[in-house]
Amino acid sequence: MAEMTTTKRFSIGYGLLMKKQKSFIQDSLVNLAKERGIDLIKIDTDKPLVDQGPFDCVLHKLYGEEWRKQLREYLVYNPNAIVVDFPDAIERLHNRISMLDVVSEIEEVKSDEMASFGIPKQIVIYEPEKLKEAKTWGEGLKFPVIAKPLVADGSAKSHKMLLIFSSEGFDKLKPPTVLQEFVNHGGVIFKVYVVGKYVKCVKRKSLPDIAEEKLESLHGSLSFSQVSNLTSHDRNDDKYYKRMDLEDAEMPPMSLITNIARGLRKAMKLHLFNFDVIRDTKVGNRYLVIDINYFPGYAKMPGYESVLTDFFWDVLNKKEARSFNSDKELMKLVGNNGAGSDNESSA
Ligand SMILES: Nc1ncnc2c1ncn2[C@@H]1O[C@H](COP(=O)(O)OP(=O)(O)OP(=O)(O)O)[C@@H](O)[C@H]1O
Ligand SMILES: O=P(O)(O)O[C@H]1[C@H](OP(=O)(O)O)[C@@H](OP(=O)(O)O)[C@@H](O)[C@@H](O)[C@@H]1OP(=O)(O)O
Ligand SMILES: [Mg+2]
Ligand SMILES: [Mg+2]
Repeated sequence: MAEMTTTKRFSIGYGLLMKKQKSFIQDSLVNLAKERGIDLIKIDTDKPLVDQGPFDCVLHKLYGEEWRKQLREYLVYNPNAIVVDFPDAIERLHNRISMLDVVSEIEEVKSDEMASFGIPKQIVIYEPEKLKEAKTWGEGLKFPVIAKPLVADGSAKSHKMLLIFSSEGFDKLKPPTVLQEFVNHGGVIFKVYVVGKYVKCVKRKSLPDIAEEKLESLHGSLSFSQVSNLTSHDRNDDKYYKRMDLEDAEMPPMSLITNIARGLRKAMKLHLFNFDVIRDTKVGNRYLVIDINYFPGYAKMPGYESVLTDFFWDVLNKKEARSFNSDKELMKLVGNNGAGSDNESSA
């Protein structure tokens, strides 16, 4: 009798908002994954998750207590399923203070590049009225500053920023707000996409530098939103940018970028995120992390299909993140806030 070769197929259930589904779940990704034995299946969020699947892995960018409950229940009945990523771990990115706090937990690895990294000075404001009275505000924070909503939950509101040049600009603040020092960075931002152990750094246009001489004539505030995410059409109207060539901008040292990426991944216990980095023009070799996003727009990454499919394969074959669903992690998801262990193999 001829021997039958049965290769095990895997299934990944995805729970994503419509906008994300449209950009991320492209035929090219679905087909490539299928060829590698992985079926991507949409989760119907109107039905209980436990009644669907079974999935070997649940991939999601959904929030809220109801969804957490669904995941919890799913894991009780499917203890071997893998959740990418745990809601408790993602949560830290929903607050622009806890989001960047993690950067200080990364060990600085000495390299030949002599580059350093950190975050811009920032404070959180709950009562803007007090800012005006205060003789000194923000302990050494200098104008201009960027006001960012404290909450970063993916809503349009959470992306609304205010560039503030003088104290008159405080009138428009909608607390709670983070005031972050604006750092001149040559109008270029580096977006670093992380997919498990994979790291990709790309350049994007950013806000132009503000000359110190010019600052004296600038008052009040200027609002903007998702500058580095604008389409080329939006960019052409030169609302935010000077003419500048992105191609000419020097990339940061890759050793530094991969070190930050690996450090963030371990400290946050997240596998899918990107972070924005700028180079402080004044210092030259100092890099500042200004934003971290969970499950960003990967489809904009060249060859995202194979990068993501490789990642799925590693996760499903337990080559990635052995700590997934360890007892401690499971306890955490179920709501017992014990610290999780990190026994993931090193990259
Ligand atoms: N400290 C800073 N100094 C200079 N420019 C900054 C600073 N912080 C933010 N920017 C500029 O403002 C833009 C938006 O800021 P940020 O990335 O924090 O917002 P976001 O809404 O979370 O963005 P994303 O769409 O990446 O989630 C950045 O891409 C960058 O161009
Ligand atoms: O698709 P989503 O709604 O998740 O939008 C994300 C967007 O991806 P998109 O390109 O698919 O719009 C991301 O763009 P890049 O950093 O990769 O350029 C980034 O702006 C995230 O902050 C957004 O996540 P949010 O913070 O709003 O949840
Ligand atoms: Mg950003
Ligand atoms: Mg962001």
